[in-house]
Amino acid sequence: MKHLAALNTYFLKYKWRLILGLLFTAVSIVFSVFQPIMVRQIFDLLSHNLDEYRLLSDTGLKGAFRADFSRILAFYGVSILLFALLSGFFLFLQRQTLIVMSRHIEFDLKNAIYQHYQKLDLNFFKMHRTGDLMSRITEDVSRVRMYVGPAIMYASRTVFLIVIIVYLMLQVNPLLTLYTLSPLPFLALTIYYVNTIIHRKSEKIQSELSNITSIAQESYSGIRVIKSYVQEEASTAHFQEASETYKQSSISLAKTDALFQPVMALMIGLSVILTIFIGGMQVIAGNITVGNLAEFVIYVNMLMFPFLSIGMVASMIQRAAASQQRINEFLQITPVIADAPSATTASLEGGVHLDNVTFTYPHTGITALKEVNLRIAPGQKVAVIGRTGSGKSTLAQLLIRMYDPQQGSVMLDGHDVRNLRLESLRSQISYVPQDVFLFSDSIANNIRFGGPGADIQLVQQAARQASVEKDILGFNEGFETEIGERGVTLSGGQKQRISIARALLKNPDLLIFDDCLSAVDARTEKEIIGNLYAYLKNKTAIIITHRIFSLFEFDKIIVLDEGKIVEEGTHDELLSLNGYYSELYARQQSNEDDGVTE
Ligand SMILES: Nc1ncnc2c1ncn2[C@@H]1O[C@H](COP(=O)(O)OP(=O)(O)OP(=O)(O)O)[C@@H](O)[C@H]1O
Repeated sequence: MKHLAALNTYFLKYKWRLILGLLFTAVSIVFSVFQPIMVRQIFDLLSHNLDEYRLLSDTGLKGAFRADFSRILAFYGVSILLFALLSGFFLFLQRQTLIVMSRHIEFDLKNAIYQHYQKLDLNFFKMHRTGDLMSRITEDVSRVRMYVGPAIMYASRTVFLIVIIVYLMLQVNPLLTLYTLSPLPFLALTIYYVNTIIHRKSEKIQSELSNITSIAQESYSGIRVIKSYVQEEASTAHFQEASETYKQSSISLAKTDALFQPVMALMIGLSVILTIFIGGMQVIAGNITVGNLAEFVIYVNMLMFPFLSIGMVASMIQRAAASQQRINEFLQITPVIADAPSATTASLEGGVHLDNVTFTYPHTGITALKEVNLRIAPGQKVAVIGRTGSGKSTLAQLLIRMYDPQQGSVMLDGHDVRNLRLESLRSQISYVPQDVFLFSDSIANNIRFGGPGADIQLVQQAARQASVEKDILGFNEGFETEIGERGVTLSGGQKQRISIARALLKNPDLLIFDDCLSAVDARTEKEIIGNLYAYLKNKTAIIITHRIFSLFEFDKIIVLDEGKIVEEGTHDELLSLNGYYSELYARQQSNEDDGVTE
């Protein structure tokens, strides 16, 4: 329960809706209890006057009596209808305030979680599965909404109704009240118990359903592999197996569900029978009137739903507390990579200095960089080469401060990156990641991500510089072509070049290209390098690569091996070292002579 306290700020924010909602609930209930009171009056009127009526011998008097009585009945009928309408109207207002409030809180909570996700660092995303992040922002928020909306609504109705009705019942006959109410707590407990079983089964079904969904999703995305390995049957069998489990669980839930209604009807029936039996005895003993008995039967019926809802509300609150606990767990995580209180903004020119940097990935313990020292002057072009896993991408990650090194410091133009505001730092660096990511949007908007609001000429220019313009114009809708699930399928090389165009559009003084030409053919590669040469004229560029770009004159090439800089110098200097670089160069040259490109 203590986890739900986090929601109090929202109740405070929407206090007027909450107060009004509770007020409407009370008014609606007050109007609803007039009905049994009036029914009692009619019954009493009837039973008191029936004997007198029978004794009347004069037909004229009898007729006048009947006419009077009809008028009274009509008055009661209209009054009951009026009170029912008023009660219904306030019930409508109650839902309009409390349920609407819950939708507002749901909206705020979802946005708060999403905003928090945006602030968290990469390490957090590495440690939590996407499905987990998704379920906290969707399913968990929905369960919490059941507490801030329906649970509060039902609970307040229950409390008001029970207080008012029990008070009215006690006024009539305390003993009958006791007997009538005695089965109701059992009813609440049974509902709570059955609800818990239903909930457990529904949870199981939910996770089986998401399993089926991910099996189907994976088989759609991997359809080419499935077909080429002739695994259609195996894939179908796998799906069928998951569907069978889901079917069995659903049948089991249907059985429990089927039991729910009859058990409820039985409990309600028992209460009514008990009321009529004990109430009838009390009428005979002269303790209560026939009207009181009719009034009690209506009270019992009116109390049924509130008692039922005790069980429902209890399990709703329990589920909401568990969900809010999961949400709080994430909301309480503070990002390790965040602006220091003293962080400043600075205009960067592209000077880079790594001073004795050692970095170990926190969740795996892999030391990816060891005592790295590196100086790059503004405007220099530097290549970073090395075997796979040698730490090249990690170097890039530290420059844009996705992680902080455990030892040493990363400095840009003399500023330690930890002292710069993240927004200031990242907005002045273009980083083209190794694993390209494009949004399900138009090509133009994907490029524009590097410069929101840029006009189409600038977008086209960036595409031209990244040698992808011709490809884009080849699509029917050109730059407005949609990409993603329902759009065109781009080749790996096209995706890489669009991602380069995005980085070029940003137009900063420091650019980092992380192995982003790996899927591009040799001719296009030459073209892009030619364009980049002109584009990067006064900019600092760090190009991480597996291949040696002989066309590009680098000011410095560094070779990383197992997280250490093992070679550093110009192309000619490195060739004369006869180390990894010259070996790679020789291998590449002979491949090119054989017509093979790596
Ligand atoms: N996010 C991560 N979490 C944990 N370990 C990582 C992570 N990224 C990389 N590593 C590890 O750090 C080491 C260096 O990886 P890095 O990606 O920097 O190498 P790389 O030289 O860029 O490799 P490649 O050329 O294959 O891209 C590797 O051992 C890798 O397994």
